[in-house]
Amino acid sequence: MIPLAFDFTDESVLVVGGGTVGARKARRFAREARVVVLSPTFATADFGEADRVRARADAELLDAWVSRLDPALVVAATDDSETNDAVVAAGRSAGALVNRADHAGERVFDDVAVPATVRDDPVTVAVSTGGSSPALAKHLRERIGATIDGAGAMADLSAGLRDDLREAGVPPAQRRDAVRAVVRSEPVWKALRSAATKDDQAVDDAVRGVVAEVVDTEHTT
Ligand SMILES: C[C@@]1(CC(=O)O)c2cc3[nH]c(cc4nc(cc5[nH]c(cc(n2)[C@H]1CCC(=O)O)[C@@](C)(CC(=O)O)[C@@H]5CCC(=O)O)C(CC(=O)O)=C4CCC(=O)O)c(CCC(=O)O)c3CC(=O)O
Ligand SMILES: NC(=O)C1=CN([C@@H]2O[C@H](COP(=O)(O)OP(=O)(O)OC[C@H]3O[C@@H](n4cnc5c(N)ncnc54)[C@H](O)[C@@H]3O)[C@@H](O)[C@H]2O)C=CC1
Repeated sequence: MIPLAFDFTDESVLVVGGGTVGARKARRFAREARVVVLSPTFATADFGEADRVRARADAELLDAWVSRLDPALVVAATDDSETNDAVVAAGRSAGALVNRADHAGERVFDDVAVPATVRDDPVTVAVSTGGSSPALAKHLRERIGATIDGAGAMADLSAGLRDDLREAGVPPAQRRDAVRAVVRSEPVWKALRSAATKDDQAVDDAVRGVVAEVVDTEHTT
């Protein structure tokens, strides 16, 4: 398995099965995509912004929804293996990615597995066990979540720094060294974690200190 980051903006996702697993997948993808969940019953669970359509899926209904939505991804999350087979077939024939919730191992979850994900926007960390132990993926996600505090702010800060150094005419090798030094700097992480606002002076000072050690003074004055 090789993880990729997929931008679901302006895409749609069809989830079939409205149990707790269908709800979890729907919630996940509805952060970005238009999501439709097809199911005769729905669990008392959070489906995010997904649209729920009360219907029992069969091959004909699946083809109709797949051609209506043109989904980037189809998720088979019912408790009925034959229905999940039909969902996979409908997704495949439309050229969509397919995720199957009731199989794992030996690559039988079909095209994609959904990893456990922790976010501090714009940073996301995803954990997959190649389908072998979803419970472990979840546990590692919880452990990692506690350690990435400040990563989103660090991503924004280093993106801004990269632009500033480029504008100041700093040569590429020095830019790279400076950005690498900043993301590794404990004083910068510490300042970011205790910063009250985005433009915190202590963060700025810590960054300047690190950059000054790497970049020629002609560019930093
Ligand atoms: C292959 C995959 C396909 C897919 O769904 O994409 C898949 C398949 C299966 N999951 C099963 C069980 C459980 N799944 C979870 C939880 C999660 N499962 C997720 C992903 C995946 N699950 C994909 C592989 C990811 C990887 O590579 O590691 C997570 C990470 C992401 C998400 O779903 O959002 C989410 C954690 C979210 C979080 O971070 O909280 C728990 C834990 C719990 O409930 O507490 C259990 C019970 C414990 C256990 O069994 O491990 C079963 C057996 C069903 C049965 O026995 O009936 C199958 C089918 C099989 O194994 O055959
Ligand atoms: N991938 C994962 O993370 C996990 C996967 N599973 C697997 O996923 C399956 C679903 O799990 P749960 O949501 O807990 O089950 P569940 O039994 O709570 O929900 C199944 C849903 O599928 C719907 N359904 C049944 N036939 C349908 C049809 N023809 N068309 C549309 N919807 C239909 C039901 O109405 C129900 O809403 C389980 O069978 C299990 O094998 C279970 C736990 C975690």
